[in-house]
Amino acid sequence: MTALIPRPRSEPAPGAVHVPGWLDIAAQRLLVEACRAWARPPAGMRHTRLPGGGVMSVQTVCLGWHWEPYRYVRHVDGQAVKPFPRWLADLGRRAVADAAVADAYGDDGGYRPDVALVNFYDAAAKMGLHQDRDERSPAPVVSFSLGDTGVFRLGNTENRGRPWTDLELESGDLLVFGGPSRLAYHGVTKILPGTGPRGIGLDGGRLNITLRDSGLGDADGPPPGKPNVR
Ligand SMILES: O=C(O)CCC(=O)C(=O)O
Ligand SMILES: [Fe+2]
Repeated sequence: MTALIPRPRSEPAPGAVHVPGWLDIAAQRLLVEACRAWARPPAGMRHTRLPGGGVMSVQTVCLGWHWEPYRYVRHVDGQAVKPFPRWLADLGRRAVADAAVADAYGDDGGYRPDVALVNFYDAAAKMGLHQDRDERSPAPVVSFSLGDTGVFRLGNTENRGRPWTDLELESGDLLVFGGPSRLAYHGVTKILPGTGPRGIGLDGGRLNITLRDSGLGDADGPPPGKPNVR
């Protein structure tokens, strides 16, 4: 929704920067269109099955590397993962530069994301608190939100308990978490249905795109990581 009162940029924790409305409506529309194409089979959008038997309520499609809990692999259901486009890496680099988290973690100009997780949340979907820790690089995670507002819980790096900060991530918002917040627990506690803007091509629900640097280079895939329950 268009804010009557502009929401200020904030740093909810050291190394975590929230820039409201970073993507304009035209950029949001292009991203929604791209997500729609990525969602199609083969290697399209699906509910991720967890090793414990659970199924995530969000639906996910990955680019570059497929996140198969809890490791990155090149194939999903026997199909090659869709490529991670160069323009998305460029957008990620601009995001990191604009968020100016550079001082918190190092050299922003060198941000080279090679993985994206694209999540779709319907009105009932959530994501439990977890760390993004299957990457081998300490580079920041860049997150773009589209459609309905999601309540994003940014916790601490120690455990799933307090302290945490709840942020409303609206359509077009950028969140970068790097440096001391790179391994912060985080999740999405609820979606606020009907809050997304018109004109971006998404009738309901929320899309979130996170960019990461796997740190894997051209490797074929690492051994399974330690379970990290979502
Ligand atoms: O939807 C979000 O804002 C967060 C997504 C997330 O944490 C993830 O994909 O690991
Ligand atoms: Fe995450």
